Amino acid sequence: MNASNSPAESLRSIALVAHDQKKDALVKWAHSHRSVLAEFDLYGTGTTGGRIAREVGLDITCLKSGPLGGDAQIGAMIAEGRLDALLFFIDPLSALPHDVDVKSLLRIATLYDTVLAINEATASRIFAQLHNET
Ligand SMILES: O=C(CO)COP(=O)(O)O
Repeated sequence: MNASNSPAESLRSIALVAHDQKKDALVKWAHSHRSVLAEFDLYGTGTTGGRIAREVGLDITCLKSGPLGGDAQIGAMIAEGRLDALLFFIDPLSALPHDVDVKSLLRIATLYDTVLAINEATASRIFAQLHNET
């Protein structure tokens, strides 16, 4: 079995997701990477995306909230080849009601060789690389 949507040689669409305890960090990070983020088609889970739209002023398509199926929607976008990268600031210290959805999303992102950051340091490295390529 081969899952391939051709990994993102050129990234166009990025999803931004953060667990509750990491939302402030992602909003702050998005502020400091605002000009680069603005070049992409942005998607986010409901609460995360709403905060990024309001507090950072970026144009972002908000899907459902994570616990209500937003993670599953992002996983479906990856499976359909409609998403190139996922920046997912994960909280490793809290139990989540939708843990199975989080696992599924990470599995799908791995399966399709999606550019994936699950913490701030990696997201920053990815963006530093993007900056060097432009
Ligand atoms: O729960 C999430 C990811 O698992 C994020 O969802 P929200 O952005 O709606 O809080």
